[in-house]
Amino acid sequence: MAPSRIIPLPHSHFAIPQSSPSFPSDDGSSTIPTLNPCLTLPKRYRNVSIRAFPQGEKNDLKMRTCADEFSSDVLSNDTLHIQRPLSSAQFSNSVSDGSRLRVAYQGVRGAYSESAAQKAYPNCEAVPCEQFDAAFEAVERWIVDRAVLPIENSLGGSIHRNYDLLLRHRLHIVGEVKYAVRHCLMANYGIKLEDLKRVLSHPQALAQCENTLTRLGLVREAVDDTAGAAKHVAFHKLKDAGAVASYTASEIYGLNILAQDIQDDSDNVTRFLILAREPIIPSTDRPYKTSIVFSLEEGPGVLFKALAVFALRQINLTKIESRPLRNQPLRASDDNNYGIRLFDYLFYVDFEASMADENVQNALGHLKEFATFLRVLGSYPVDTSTT
Ligand SMILES: O=C(O)C(=O)C[C@]1(C(=O)O)C=C[C@@H](O)C=C1
Repeated sequence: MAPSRIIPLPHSHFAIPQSSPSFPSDDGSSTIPTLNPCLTLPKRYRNVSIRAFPQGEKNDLKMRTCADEFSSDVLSNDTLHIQRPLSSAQFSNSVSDGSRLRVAYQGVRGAYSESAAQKAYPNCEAVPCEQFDAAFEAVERWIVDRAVLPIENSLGGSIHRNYDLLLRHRLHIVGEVKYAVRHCLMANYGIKLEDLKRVLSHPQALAQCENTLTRLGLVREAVDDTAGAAKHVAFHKLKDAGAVASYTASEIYGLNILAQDIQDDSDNVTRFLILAREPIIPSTDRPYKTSIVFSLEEGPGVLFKALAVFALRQINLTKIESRPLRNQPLRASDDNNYGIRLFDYLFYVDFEASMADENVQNALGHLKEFATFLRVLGSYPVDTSTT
């Protein structure tokens, strides 16, 4: 019997507002009659605030709720463009420069995530979100078309929060972007290196500059994003604190660069995932990567067996990450009487092959025979650029 095909099917889970149907047109550029995001955002969502403006003024959606230090973070509510299910051709920058896309990222203007969004879609409208959850939700609620979120860094490792959110939401990975992260230490003009006692930044950025910051003896203070740290230092005219952020952030918030390229390794690369409501249709005409998540029964050699389904077919794994299964993190072991409680895990695996490859279909069919849960998160073109 021919093995059944496993494809990352489009799901029917979208929160399409009843009042705002989409109207696909013949040229494929389906649009929505002016969708007012204020109507579609769930009020329960704590990171997204909604503003109603007096009549005659625009209704503005504000994804960020932190202090309105710089009004440039407020979004305009233009007509949103809704895309048909993506094809890999649409993802290619040579075909589409993303000029019609609204792309959510976490942080404020000048965050590395904004640059990654612009690398993925050079002419997109980058939409700042306060937290990762807000970016996921903005895609699900049709407020934006894509989200570009960090998943791992070559120095700091995995961004676990986004692994967990991938499973909690029903979005699809449609691409990846590798971005070279070059950190600067910055402070207000007139402040010297020896005046600094503390440094603010995203925890990943602080970790990536561990050696320099230790050498300088600075106390680390973690904030939501690197550009947010720069903004805070500038807005409060801090004299004893600097920020670790991008060169772009120093320009936006008017800070002076005290040291450049302070990351522990000059090859500091963050990999971002591009998320969409629909999967792309995978092909085999270029290098692809596929991301899956699965769980397994407890038992000797079960993980070995799971990984063997790829090894047997010469499929190269590029990443494996385990995360606790949050709903049922602990389970009593069946085969001993010592009252031992085991942790249950989800395994996230990336491999270098496309879902369009029969070999991959066979491997996943094989894995399904003993995995207790399996989901394909996406099959997407590899970012082969040299950052
Ligand atoms: O704070 C930012 O500027 C971000 O875009 C976030 C982030 C991350 O989450 O890893 C992205 C890239 C760098 O690795 C440091 C921070």
